[in-house]
Amino acid sequence: MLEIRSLRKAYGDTVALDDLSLTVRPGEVFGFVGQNGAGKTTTMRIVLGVLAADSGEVHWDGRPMDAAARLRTGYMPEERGLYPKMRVRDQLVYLARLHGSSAPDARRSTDELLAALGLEERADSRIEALSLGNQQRVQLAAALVHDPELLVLDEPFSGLDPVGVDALAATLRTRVDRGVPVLFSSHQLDLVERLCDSVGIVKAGRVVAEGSVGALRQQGRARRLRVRTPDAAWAQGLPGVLVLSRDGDAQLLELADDVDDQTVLDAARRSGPVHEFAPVLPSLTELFREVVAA
Ligand SMILES: Nc1ncnc2c1ncn2[C@@H]1O[C@H](COP(=O)(O)OP(=O)(O)OP(=O)(O)O)[C@@H](O)[C@H]1O
Repeated sequence: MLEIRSLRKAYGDTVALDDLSLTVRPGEVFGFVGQNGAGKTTTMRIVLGVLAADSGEVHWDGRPMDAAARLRTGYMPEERGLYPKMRVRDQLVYLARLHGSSAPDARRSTDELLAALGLEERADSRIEALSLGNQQRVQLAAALVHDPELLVLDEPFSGLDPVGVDALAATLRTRVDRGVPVLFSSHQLDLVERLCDSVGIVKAGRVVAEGSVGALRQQGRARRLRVRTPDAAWAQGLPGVLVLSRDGDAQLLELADDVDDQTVLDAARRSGPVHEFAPVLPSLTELFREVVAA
């Protein structure tokens, strides 16, 4: 289990982290989201010891994270870091060895990852000759090649096409199923919603919302209703009710804060039969906007 407790970090007058805490459990994929400059990269760098916190602690398996634990962590840094002139397979074997893998393990793991990430044909290419998306795949392979116990990935999906996203997600899933916790940052909230067990929304260096995507959506303001009635005219001009869209006999309505949904139901029923009347939970993107704007 990765526990990040009360991290604080300032760069001169800029407070990057302001009492940031979060926990990633075994076999959990934790999506770390927040606006540009919210503090995600700073947190990850502190976890990996690239940067020192002003105060606070990072614990792995109940003990302060040390150099040995960091060697068993897979890290994909924001600034990426491959040797452009080196060939893909040589690079991965080298990095695995650097993290303590035996030569046979390094070669086996490299070949497995090249196959899983669709890179077999590029195994003997120099990194600099690869497309950005393929460099990104190699970067992920580099984070995984020493069979780490923990994964910390800074925007691993940026720049990947949908096939690349699926390959990466499936490869991560094999590690998660073995109990590896994954902390990753992303601005692609649809992906975060699809892939993560838990999400932490960070704002100005603090986690302001945390939980499973389902639980967070339940907590959000469900002020939208999907209503199906044969006659749609009843919703027009209803005080505090905005018709967002209409599709056949279905309407998507948004209610002002002070409008009781039962009043809306009464109005719908007065128009005739009501075939559907359901709250629509906010998406993670809507929730993000709500939380970040608050
Ligand atoms: N080396 C640095 N020197 C000065 N300020 C920095 C430095 N690195 C980060 N900051 C500041 O710290 C804050 C947090 O930055 P950080 O890179 O952690 O955010 P982020 O959430 O990863 O953003 P993004 O989504 O844009 O990658 C920002 O205000 C940023 O400008």
